[in-house]
Amino acid sequence: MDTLSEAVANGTATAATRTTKDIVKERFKEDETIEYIFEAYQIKGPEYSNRLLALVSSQSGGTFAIIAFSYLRTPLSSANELIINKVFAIDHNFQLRQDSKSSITTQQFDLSTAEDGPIKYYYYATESHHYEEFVAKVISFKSTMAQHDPETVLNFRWLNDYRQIGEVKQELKKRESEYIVYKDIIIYCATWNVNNKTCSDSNNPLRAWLACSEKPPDIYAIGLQELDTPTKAMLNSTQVQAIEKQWIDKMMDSVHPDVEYEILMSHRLVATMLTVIVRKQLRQHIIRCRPKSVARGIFNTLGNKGGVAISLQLNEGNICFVNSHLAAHMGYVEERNQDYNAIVEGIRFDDGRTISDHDHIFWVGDLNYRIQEPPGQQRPGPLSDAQTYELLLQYDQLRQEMRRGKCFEGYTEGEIKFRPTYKYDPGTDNYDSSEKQRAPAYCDRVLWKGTRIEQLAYNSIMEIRQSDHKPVYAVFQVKVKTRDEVKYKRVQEEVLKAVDKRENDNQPQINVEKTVIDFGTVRFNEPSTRDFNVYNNCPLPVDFSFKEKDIHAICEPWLHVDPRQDSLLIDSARSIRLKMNANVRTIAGLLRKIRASDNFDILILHVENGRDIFITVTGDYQPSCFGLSMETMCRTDRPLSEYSQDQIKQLMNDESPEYRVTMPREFFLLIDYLYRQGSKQVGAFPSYDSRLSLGAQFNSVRDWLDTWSDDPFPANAETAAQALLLLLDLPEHALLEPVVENLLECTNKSQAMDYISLLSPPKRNVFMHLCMFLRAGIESQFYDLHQVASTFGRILLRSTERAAWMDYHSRCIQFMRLFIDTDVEAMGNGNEGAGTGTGSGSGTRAGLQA
Ligand SMILES: O=P(O)(O)O[C@@H]1[C@H](O)[C@H](O)[C@@H](OP(=O)(O)O)[C@H](OP(=O)(O)O)[C@H]1O
Repeated sequence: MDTLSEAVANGTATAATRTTKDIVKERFKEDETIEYIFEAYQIKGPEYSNRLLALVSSQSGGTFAIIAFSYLRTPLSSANELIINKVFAIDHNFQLRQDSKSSITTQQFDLSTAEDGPIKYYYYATESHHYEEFVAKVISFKSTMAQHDPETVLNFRWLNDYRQIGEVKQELKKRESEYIVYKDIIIYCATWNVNNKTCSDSNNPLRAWLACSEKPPDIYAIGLQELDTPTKAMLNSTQVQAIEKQWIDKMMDSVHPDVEYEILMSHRLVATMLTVIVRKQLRQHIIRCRPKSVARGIFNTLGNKGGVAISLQLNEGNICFVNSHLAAHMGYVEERNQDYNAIVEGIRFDDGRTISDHDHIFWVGDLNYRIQEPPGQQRPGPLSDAQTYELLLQYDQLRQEMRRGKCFEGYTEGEIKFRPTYKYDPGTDNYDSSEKQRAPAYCDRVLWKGTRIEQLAYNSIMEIRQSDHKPVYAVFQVKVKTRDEVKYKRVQEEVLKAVDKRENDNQPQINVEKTVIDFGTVRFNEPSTRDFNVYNNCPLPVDFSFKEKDIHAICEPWLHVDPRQDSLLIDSARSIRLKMNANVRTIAGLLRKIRASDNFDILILHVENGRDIFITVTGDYQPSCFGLSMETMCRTDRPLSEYSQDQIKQLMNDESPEYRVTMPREFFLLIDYLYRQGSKQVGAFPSYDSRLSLGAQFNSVRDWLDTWSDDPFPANAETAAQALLLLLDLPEHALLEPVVENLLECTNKSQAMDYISLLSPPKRNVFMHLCMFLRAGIESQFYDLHQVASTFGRILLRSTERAAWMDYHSRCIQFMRLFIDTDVEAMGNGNEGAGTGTGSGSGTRAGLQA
């Protein structure tokens, strides 16, 4: 993975110091469909963290979640630093979306090859308007994560709040006038009762109907009625589907030839169909599209009559099209009104919208209202066409009912300047000559309701003759609400800032003087402290506490934090004291930590009801021989004081079997010094527990050893003995690891030697050399055999399993006696060429070369 600076350079990250929320907002602000953002982050040990962001968004026709993954493998060196390097979207079936929006999809992400191994637990989605349900899913997701990886510290927080989203939306709505512009589009509405006739006529007579406008329409809404007889349509769905397809294909062949179109949606109720066709270029601006129908007719349920509607959102405008076929026959005015009202009441789209919840509504259909002239009416003649239409329309039931407020309230219809479209002898322009003798009527109509609609044309097509109805069309110019993106972004930014500010003002937060606490040079057995301040500049009192990472531990054992928790009044500050102590109890852990990382710790400062702040604790550990393994020390070629933390880290991680010396010089120097003290050593090893209480002279011994000083030994035999015990005791693993368990079982020396021979050469040599030294001391009666066997046995055979041995201590003593008791048979030659030091008395460094 990129380092942060590389990531910034490569564009895979935005910045280092902003908060997660800032970065998410920055990256995603263009996608205003994002509804919720939450973040789950893990800290596996404090070295690195996996963060997982979920940006949950809703889109037309369903919902989906966008997941952004961020792997922070580098130390969390500054609070809330985040690299968003993997972003993709999943749909509500938890499938990766191939069509993830390019603006937010930076990279395809292969789950099976995630750097941290397969990650199995972040699939969820939600209906954005079901907030409660979503929260429940998130909570169960959190517990799944916790079960999956219980040792992980899991933090979980909302980066934004659904209430905030609501607030943002509301504010944006209030300021609509600042960014809304109106764009003209041409909508072509058409209706035709096709009288169960097929569309397989020669040439293309539908062109005369659908391609007659001068300008190519942007949207077509075409309503057909009587695609098939009601019985066939209800009983033979395969046949009616085939008919439906033929008509749609025919429509697509017949739309304006100057522009490319595509079908947006077609919806059918029995034999009544509504098809919406849009310009291809316009498709991307249609945000949602939903159908609905209401069945009327026989028993008011069978659907031989009724209405079909399609709702869509184009840019910021909501448009609804309705095609209806209402009750037939002269006397059924009331039934038609009832059908109309049933459709208005019955249409409720999936998002809860009704027909009237749209900015622009277009209603087409065979409304079946008739012309009901008073009986015995005498027509004045001769009349022009226009005068005839005007006269007829005086008796038009639809207009009468609209005036009476019985139907189509608020709707407008353009002037009718065409002949009644019903009822013709099919194939002719002659009115019904059958025995039914239906009176001509304007059954086929187009009405509209809403703002910024201008009708450009309204007509019928006489030359299309296959049905007993003539097709009708109306062309509209509609000004559709559209966002000026530049202005919108500006307003949105202002709104986000304002809402954010309000939110931050209301959210407890504290400022931390620094998020990296550097201890500088840290030395073994030299505690140091660092203080830093936290301030409360927010208008609320704030409680803070350091979060427990392990059971009851807020920090690593070499650190101490005071206070662990406190309250801060408004405008107050508190000093926090960190103590660092690399001592006999903590050094092994600290060295293990250094081996794996560059930081001493990462503290999580938790603000009650606010967000967590990470505090990195660092420093330069000055290597010392105490705590290092015999192997690591045998790899050094100069005094430890000349090594840096980084260099010693490398040596600790070196696993090659190559060593520069047979045993550590520091060990050799101590033994050599003690040996030369002769009888002054008496009482130098008082007890096992005495090894831990370090005297004032100890640090001079530490420096003497770590610098390979040529000065005389700076302390007495007792301090040297204590240093020797610690040299053996402080490394992470006991000197006789990994054969401790076997050695505790041994009853004779040759058996024990077999196991000793399995140790690494540095450990083996140290052991053998030590035994010779102790044996000599015992022989000279400087040491008490039992005392020394007990102390060294427990150090060399240190075991976490020791509770398993009832007689652990006596086994330790028994083992040591095999090697240091003069009464036990003389020791075999197990030392591999190391000078004993006891014999030469020289302590020469050259004598140690491997
Ligand atoms: O399609 P549906 O639901 O069966 O309804 C028929 C449809 O409205 C026809 O247009 C109508 O013929 P007219 O146009 O000739 O009135 C017929 O009347 P009819 O039964 O009197 O033939 C109705 O039954």
